[in-house]
Amino acid sequence: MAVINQAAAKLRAQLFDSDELIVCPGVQDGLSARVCLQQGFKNLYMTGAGTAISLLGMPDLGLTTADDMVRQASMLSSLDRSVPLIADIDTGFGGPVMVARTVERYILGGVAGLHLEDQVTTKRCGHLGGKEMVDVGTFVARIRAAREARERLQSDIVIIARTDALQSMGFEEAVSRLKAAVEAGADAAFLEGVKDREEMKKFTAAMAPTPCLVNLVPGGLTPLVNAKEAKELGYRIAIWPCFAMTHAYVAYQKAARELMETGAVTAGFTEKQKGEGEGEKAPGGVRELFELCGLSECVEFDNKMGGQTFSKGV
Ligand SMILES: C[C@](O)(C(=O)O)[C@H](CC(=O)O)C(=O)O
Repeated sequence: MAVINQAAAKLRAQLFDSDELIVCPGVQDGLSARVCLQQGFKNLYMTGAGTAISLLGMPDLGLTTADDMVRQASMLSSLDRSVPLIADIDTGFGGPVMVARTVERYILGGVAGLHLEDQVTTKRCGHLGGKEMVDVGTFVARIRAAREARERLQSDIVIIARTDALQSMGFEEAVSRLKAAVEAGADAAFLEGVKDREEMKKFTAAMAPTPCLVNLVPGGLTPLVNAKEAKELGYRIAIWPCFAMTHAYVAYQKAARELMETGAVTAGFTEKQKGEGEGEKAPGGVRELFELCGLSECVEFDNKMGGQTFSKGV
């Protein structure tokens, strides 16, 4: 089996040959992914919202292009090919031809799973107001195009259908859209913006036996249940988009404010080994970040290949 397909097969097996909850921390760039891999997560989730923020410095308003998303998803998939990545593919970026093309590019980039939604292409974060939907036929055509791309490349990529219809069209219509998507080839279902535990339970029961995904957005519409509770509510996949990015934002602010106000950066680095608070690790210097990102492995690889790049040390 081609290496790019292994992660997809692994994700598919987790989904259909076990009943474990697939826990996916949201990552949006190399650093966030490296940290989650370091912590031992077995799966990752590429957040489109986080990608818009970190790559473009823009809100989640459908501004990332297919190229932006393909590049980021492929990079994230490449960091550890044994760890499946589920990636946001938004609306698929156009009609069926474009959706199929983008899905193929995700597959070739090594992405293991994706979620494809029914918002209009000028979409927005599912937890914002005023969302507009395409009609169900257009949504089903998107899913069918994704399935066709999967078949063309004989891939195991997991297709997760997402509907944003709950807020404007109600529960029944949202579930019926997801059922139509499953009929058209989706493997799993994602009801965006579900608002309480009762609705969560009702949703997973209504979709059974199709596996369901829950989206746990900080400050969003959905209660932030923990992994154990998500499983008890009947979910099989849980994603936490932007979960650490909100903390990173505060940390950036703090350091930037210090530099702005004092003209210096004093927050403990490793040479000082001073934590910021109880049980908190002092931030390491840039070398620690390079190590996180594979500095030693790069040096070792160069040596092993007979390269001279690091013969004077690094
Ligand atoms: C899941 C989502 O599509 C994402 O991009 O991560 C977003 C999350 C967010 O905006 O924080 C969404 O729910 O629309």
